[in-house]
Order: sequence, then structure tokens, then C-alpha cells
Amino acid sequence: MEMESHLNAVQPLLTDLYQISMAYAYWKSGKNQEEATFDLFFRKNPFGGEYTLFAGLEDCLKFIENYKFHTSDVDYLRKTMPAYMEKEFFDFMLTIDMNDVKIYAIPEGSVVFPHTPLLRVEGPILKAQLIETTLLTLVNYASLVATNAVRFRAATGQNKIFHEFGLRRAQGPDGGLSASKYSYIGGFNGTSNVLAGKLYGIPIRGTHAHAYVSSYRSLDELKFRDLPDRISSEIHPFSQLCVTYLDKVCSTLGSSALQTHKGELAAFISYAIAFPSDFLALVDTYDVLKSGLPNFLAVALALHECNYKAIGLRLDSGDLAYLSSKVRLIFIKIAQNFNLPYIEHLNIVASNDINEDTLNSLENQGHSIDTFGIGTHLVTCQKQPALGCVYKLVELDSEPRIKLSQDIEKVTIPGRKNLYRFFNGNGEALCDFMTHIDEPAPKAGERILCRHPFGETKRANVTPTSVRCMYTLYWANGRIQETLPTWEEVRTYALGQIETLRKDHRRNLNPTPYKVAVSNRLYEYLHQLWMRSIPIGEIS
Ligand SMILES: Nc1ncnc2c1ncn2[C@@H]1O[C@H](COP(=O)(O)OP(=O)(O)OP(=O)(O)O)[C@@H](O)[C@H]1O
Ligand SMILES: O=P(O)(O)OC[C@H]1O[C@H](OP(=O)(O)OP(=O)(O)O)[C@H](O)[C@@H]1O
Ligand SMILES: O=C(O)c1cccnc1
Ligand SMILES: [Mg+2]
Repeated sequence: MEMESHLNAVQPLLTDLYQISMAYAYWKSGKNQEEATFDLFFRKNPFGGEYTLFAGLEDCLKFIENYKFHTSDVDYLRKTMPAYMEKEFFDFMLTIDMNDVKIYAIPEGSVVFPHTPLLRVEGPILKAQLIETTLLTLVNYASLVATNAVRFRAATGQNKIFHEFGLRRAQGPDGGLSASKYSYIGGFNGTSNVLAGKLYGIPIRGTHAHAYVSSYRSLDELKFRDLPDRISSEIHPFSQLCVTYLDKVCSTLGSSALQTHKGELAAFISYAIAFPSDFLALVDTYDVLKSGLPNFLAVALALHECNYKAIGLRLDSGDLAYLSSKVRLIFIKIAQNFNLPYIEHLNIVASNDINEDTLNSLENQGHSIDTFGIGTHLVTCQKQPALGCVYKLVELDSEPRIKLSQDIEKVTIPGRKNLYRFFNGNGEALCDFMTHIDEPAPKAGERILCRHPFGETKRANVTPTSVRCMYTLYWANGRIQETLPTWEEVRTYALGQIETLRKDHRRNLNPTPYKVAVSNRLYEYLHQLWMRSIPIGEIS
């Protein structure tokens, strides 16, 4: 993907001190060249769901490609780490690159599930260890916010528009940029974040704030009142037209033009003169139904007379189901009375602390919102603020490594593994299937025993119509091995990926868990190693 990186902070020192401490200890103990395999995976899907959208891969690859300690980095470490550390280690640090590391990964934008490695990193242990934290920070938030975006969109169906408005509430500037970037692949249509638009080619979208409305107190403050016709360029007395239409709108609606705020009308008029082809007004500064809506309609009808079409309005408070439905009914009425059918379909944008539950509730209640502007809950992932990806050693010098835990879910699946996805004839994903690296690939049309990695009694035979190998070798021999897709391609791929999931895995309430299985051989391998690794206790 050709894009300037915002990730200037992503550099080798953006890591936890313990990675560098371990690098020194591996080096000092002559272990640094041992060939390690690490798996990067999570154990639980976020937001109480049963799927996750994998994101952050391109950033990981760019980080690996540019991996280099600079002199100032190493000088800093020399000064701050214990003085008795051998000087040669710091000289060695300046030579570290990732040329003898390999990274296999699932393509960015794929739906992924617990326990399956998203990245498999192979290489000298010192190097493969050094990159743990940075890879995790690049994948965790990206995947979390992309998944959040998918879920927000899933609440309403595909025909609604979603704009990300979260920069002001994000976890700092980088959090804001990442939120804009990754909510786009999760299915958002645009962002208000202008730098994200420039860096990633995401459509930039937006309306205006309450301040613009309250910056006018009356029509007298208007400095410009005319608008040239879009077609003929004839000058129209635009503000007068708006005032005339306001009376007509109010008499159609049976309300009084006196009740509308004239500062608000002046703001709408000046905004329409500035953006005659893109007029979208925020209508809740004073009173949506009594003031904002009639003022908006007056300006929209005056624009029509100048051969422009208004775009719509934004609601940012109150009962969004009620207000949007009421606004739509009034649009219908005005469309009929003025014989302008498009007025019925003007865009209704809604914002104000919207979260996934609000969206689900709005869908149940019925509403007439076309576009959602979503900030705080999307970017802060308020429902679950972190994804728990981990990075675990699974093999060293061809010997499997296992991390045991009292908590069965925390036991790692040892060894180098392959991952396949099985599909039925409708293209729906049936289950994910992990094998030991030495096993032959499962074949479509074969009956395959799928075992739960930890539950002995849980197993099933599956005959997939098609089988997809989930890993691609993305990094080897010091370069990115694949032509990376454009951001637009990642987005399209991600949207298609969600569609491969059965609806019951996607539903909001009590979704069915998607099965992640291991081969019989991997099951035996895991459990033998597990048994061997647990000391036998003594009862006395
Ligand atoms: N029909 C609805 N069903 C469920 N939730 C809604 C509905 N309409 C709005 N909401 C949500 O209810 C909350 C209402 O916000 P709040 O109580 O702060 O009032 P407000 O209308 O925003 O007032 P203010 O003018 O102070 O911003 C928001 O989080 C909004 O997304
Ligand atoms: O509500 P969010 O999902 O975060 O969406 C972004 C919010 O940011 C803007 O105003 P801001 O919240 O700054 O001021 P307001 O509360 O007065 O609307 C906008 O009007 C939205 O309300
Ligand atoms: O363009 C908007 O309407 C917008 C942008 C950021 C935050 N709230 C609203
Ligand atoms: Mg707000």
C-alpha cells in the first residue's frame, strides 16, 4: 500500500524494557542464535462477540522492514541500562536487522478467531523476541477498533452510512489516526479526521458545529445576502428568498415563523452561500421542530430556486428515533406541498454518544436516520477497551515449547502450526483447523476429524467443500514478499470476509461460537507435551 506512514513513533525503542533486557541475556548466554517460533494470537473475541477482524499487518511489516536501532537509541540505552553490561552488546545492537526473520500471517482484513496464530514469527530468538511488544501494540488496537466498526455497522445493515467523528475523544493523536484508519476497513464510509484522509485516502466527511449557529444572533449580521444561480449565474436575493420560504414552510406546517431563531436562520443562510451544493445544517441548537427544521427547509427551498439541492440535516441531541421519524414526515409533507420529491429523501444525519446498544435499540424502535456520525464509543471502544493478543514462544531449535496455566484457556498450543479454514458449498465458513507443520494439508471433499484443542470429548467430522490455507509468507530474506493490497482493497476484502460468517455467529445476543479445531495429531502432540510438562505430585 502506497501511503505515508503516520507511525513515526513505531521504532525499535517503542517496546518494553524487558525485551531489551532479554536480548542482552540471550546474547550474553550465547542463546541468541537459537531458532525460535512465536505465535501472536488472542484468547477471546471482543465485545461479547464470536468474531474479530484482523488488522494491523501492514504496519507490522513496515515496522519490520525499517527495523534499525539508531546511534542515539543505543547511546540512550548505554546510559540508562546497568553500567556493567558489556559494551559489545550495544555495538551489536547497531547491526540488528530482521533479515533472518520470517513472518507468516493471515491476510489483513480476515475474520479470525481465538487461539489461531494471526502471525507466526520465526527467527533467531533474540530478534523474534525483541519485536513482541511492538507487534502487539500494532495488532491489538487496530483489530479491536476494526471489529468495533464492523459491529456498529452490523447493527443497522448495509444501506446506512457511517462516519467516524472520534478524533477529539480518541486516546491521543495516534489513537485518533488509528481509529480513523481501521474503522474504515471495518466498514465505515468516511472520517472527519483530515490527516487520516490525506494519509490513507479515506473519504473525509463532516458537517458543522453548534458554534457556527450560535455565532449569529440575527439576520442583520449577514454580510452577504445574494447567491448566483447555479445554471444561469443570475444573482438571487438569497436571504430574502429564505425569509419568504420560511413563512411558506411555517404555514404548511401550521407553526409560526416568529418561533424560529433568526440567528440560526442567518447561520444557515451564510453556510448555504458558502456551500450551495453541499448544504447540510445542524438543526438542534435551539429547538429541532420549532426552529431548526423550518429554518433548514426555508434555506433548502431557496437553494432549490437557485438550482441547487440541499443535502440534509444533522441531529445531535434528543430522542433520535422520534426526531428523525418526525423530520422525515415533515420532509414528506414539504415534498408534496412544494412538488419537490427529492426533499422527502434528504439526508438525516444523527450523532451524540451513539454506541452499539443505541444502534440496536434505534433499529428496534424504527427511525429515519440515513447517516450516523460516531465518535467516543467507536474510537475508545468503550464496551471493551483492549483486545488481549499475546505473543508466545511455541518452538525453539525444533523442540516444542508450551506455557502451562491453571486456566486451561491460557495453555499455548505448541509447535509450528498451519491453519486452514473449511467452507461449505454456500461459501460459509464451517470451522478453522490447525495442524502440525509436518502434516499434509487437509483436502476438500475428505472427511476430517476436528478436535477441540482442550476438550477430549469434543470432536466432529467435517467434509469441507473447499479448504483455504490461511497463511501467507509475508516477510523473508529481508523484504516484504507480497504486493500488499491497497487500503480500499483491504476494506472490500474485509466486508466480504464478514459475509462468509453464518448469521448466528454474527448475531448480537448470545452468538454461536465459531469452532476452532486441531487435527488429531496436533491434539495428541499437545496433550502428550502437556502431560509431560506437568510434574506428578506426591500425596503424603
Ligand atoms: N431513541 C433513542 N433510543 C435510545 N437511545 C437514544 C435514542 N435517542 C437518543 N439516544 C441516546 O440517548 C442519549 C441522550 O443523551 P443525553 O441524555 O445526554 O441528552 P441529549 O439529548 O444529548 O441532551 P444534550 O442537549 O444535553 O446533549 C445519547 O447517548 C443518545 O445517543
Ligand atoms: O458523541 P460522539 O459519538 O462522540 O460524536 C462526536 C460528537 O462530537 C461533536 O460534539 P461534542 O460532543 O464535542 O459536543 P456536544 O456534546 O455539545 O455535542 C458532535 O456534535 C458529536 O456530538
Ligand atoms: O462533522 C461533524 O459533524 C463532526 C465532526 C466531528 C465531531 N462531531 C461532528
Ligand atoms: Mg456530544
